[in-house]
Amino acid sequence: MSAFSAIQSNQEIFYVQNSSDEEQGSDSDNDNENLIIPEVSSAPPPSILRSNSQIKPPVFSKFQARLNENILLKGNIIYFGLNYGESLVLKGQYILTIYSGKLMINGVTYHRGTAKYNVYAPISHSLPELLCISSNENSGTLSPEVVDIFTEKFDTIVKLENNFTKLESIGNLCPLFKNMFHNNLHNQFPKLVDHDDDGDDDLDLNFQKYSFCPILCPVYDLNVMRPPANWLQLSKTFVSQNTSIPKRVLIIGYKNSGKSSLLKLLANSYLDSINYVADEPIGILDIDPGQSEFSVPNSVSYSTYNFPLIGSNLTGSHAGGSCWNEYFGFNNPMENPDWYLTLVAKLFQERYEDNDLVRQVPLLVNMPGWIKGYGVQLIYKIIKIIKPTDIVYLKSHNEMEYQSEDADDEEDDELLGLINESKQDFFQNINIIKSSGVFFHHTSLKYSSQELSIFRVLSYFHKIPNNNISSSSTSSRPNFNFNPLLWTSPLKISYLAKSQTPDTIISTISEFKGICGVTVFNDDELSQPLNSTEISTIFDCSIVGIYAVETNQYLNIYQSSSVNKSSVPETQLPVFIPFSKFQEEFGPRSNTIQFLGLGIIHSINYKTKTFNIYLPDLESIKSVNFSEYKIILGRGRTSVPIWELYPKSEDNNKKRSEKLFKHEKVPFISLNDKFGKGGKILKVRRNIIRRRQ
Ligand SMILES: Nc1ncnc2c1ncn2[C@@H]1O[C@H](COP(=O)(O)OP(=O)(O)OP(=O)(O)O)[C@@H](O)[C@H]1O
Repeated sequence: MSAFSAIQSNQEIFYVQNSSDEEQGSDSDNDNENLIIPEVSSAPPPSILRSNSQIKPPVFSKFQARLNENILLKGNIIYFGLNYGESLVLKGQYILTIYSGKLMINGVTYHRGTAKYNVYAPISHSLPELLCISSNENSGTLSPEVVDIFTEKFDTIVKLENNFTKLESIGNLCPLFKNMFHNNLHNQFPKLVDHDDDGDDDLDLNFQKYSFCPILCPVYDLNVMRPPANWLQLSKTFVSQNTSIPKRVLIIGYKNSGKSSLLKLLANSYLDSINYVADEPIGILDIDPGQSEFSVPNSVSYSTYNFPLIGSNLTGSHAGGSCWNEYFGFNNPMENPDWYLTLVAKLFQERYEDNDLVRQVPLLVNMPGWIKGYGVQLIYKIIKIIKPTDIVYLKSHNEMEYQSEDADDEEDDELLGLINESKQDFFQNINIIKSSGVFFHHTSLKYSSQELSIFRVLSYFHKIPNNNISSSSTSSRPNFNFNPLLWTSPLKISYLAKSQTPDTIISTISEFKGICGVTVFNDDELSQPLNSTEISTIFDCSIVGIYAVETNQYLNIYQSSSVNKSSVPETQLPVFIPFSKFQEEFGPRSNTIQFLGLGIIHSINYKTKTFNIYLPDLESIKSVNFSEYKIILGRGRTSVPIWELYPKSEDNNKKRSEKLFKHEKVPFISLNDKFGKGGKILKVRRNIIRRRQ
């Protein structure tokens, strides 16, 4: 039974502690033990288990590799000649061009042409399969180099180019991910040997100098992407329906039920159906703050895409449009449902609904995987905000059960009952589609959701800003640098101290370009005002959201009594803005606040009144008009991965790390006499007071 009383459309939402749905929404890796059978077009996806006892089929390319016959090497490029029914499953990063013929990738057909697709295929997710589906389209002109060397005729020729983004070296910083992308440091390479007629080994190809690698022999611990047949049917319906109102599709389902994968299939099918027109993108509203493929960590986002998303979008690496984020600060809406809904509404209305042009773009919405108990009430509220035309419910349990009309699943009843109720309450004609989801037993996924969150944080802070992202048909290529942040000095940014009186502040504020205040999300259990030790405990070594707020609004807050309380004698402290005040001022539909990105606070220097801070996106902060906007920082619960704080010393970097530790220049960590393995003797000073603890 739900922990919540039935909700009225105008009722405030509240969350009941320790209710049964807590587990569902939380990031715990305690996934359901039931294993689900998805519907598939041909063979079942090898990765999806029917029962605990069933052995998973292996993953491999349906391709008999023969060097210089159907594989051609040209420097950084490998050409593969495929015949009808053959397929390539590759891991790593590559730039794909279809040289001749056509391919089906994750349920969408791609034709030969000059388009270059950046594919990111980490082993954390099911690998895309490049399937040759043409048998007679090879009539195009081939370049002489290919004609000369490929003596045989192939239905499809694909060109794969290296794409070393440095993501492959993330293992240098965090060993957890050392095999996530194909790399020449940690991977073992399949050897491909070309035999002469006399049996001598002539050439061998071990993929060491490539950023990708085909899976040529059966592998049991990887997964391959195979959209179920009803997803393909759904995507056909999605692109074929010519309605006057653009579609707004909400995708609902449990964690790991395939929501993002289905969303990408629908997006790619749509873009394919309109032939990738640059000014006709598709809109993606990703409102899952925990497991987002499209947003900044612990944020919700609206982005537009006009180029296909093949493989993972773990790092927001696919481009071809724009992206706006709102930082929520937690991985689950349950932490502050009202604030979460405020951010969703703000994002949706400002970026989509209020813009006459954008509103004509079809919208796909990736929902949080919290669909039990209170999560259902939240869905009801989101339906009210977004007014979807369609809701796809990815059911991840017994597939046969939900195909029957009288499925007596209580949870379904609760969810679908409320969705139906919302149709009447909001006078909305919503098409509800039940579809099969996938379900992976957590042991068959390479990384837990917590580990993937760590990956997202690291890749966010180590991405080299690309200020020239184009929206052309070629997606932009991100670049990363996984040296520990601690190896470079943080920026020193002044802050406005509490010593300013409301009168003096008005005269000085317009000139001030530093940080004008800090807030802690969900701070209601912090004793206020805070002293310097408490401020350091909360902010040292923490990830913060950076906001630009309108100067007038800032002054309103500053002058309010709650901010100005200065019973603590430490007047050198930064201005502290209670979160209730922050929410009140920057609540629904407030366009007086803008989220600029995330930063990591290294430390606070109270003498010089400065924050030492790492800012990956300095440009967006520099572009602020400081006479009209002031900067404030918000602390949620996105945490700095331990590997950032205690960088691993390896090879030539060893000396550098040792020196750092020797001189006790490592902040945040209390060290015992010796360094130990496994970080046991490290004590990280990272303890924000948790709500309800
Ligand atoms: N049709 C499919 N065939 C094989 N693997 C799939 C399929 N759909 C999804 N997967 C894999 O299942 C896992 C979960 O998929 P996905 O991330 O799309 O689910 P989700 O519901 O969006 O998850 P979350 O709630 O955590 O965001 C991923 O590893 C993905 O690659």
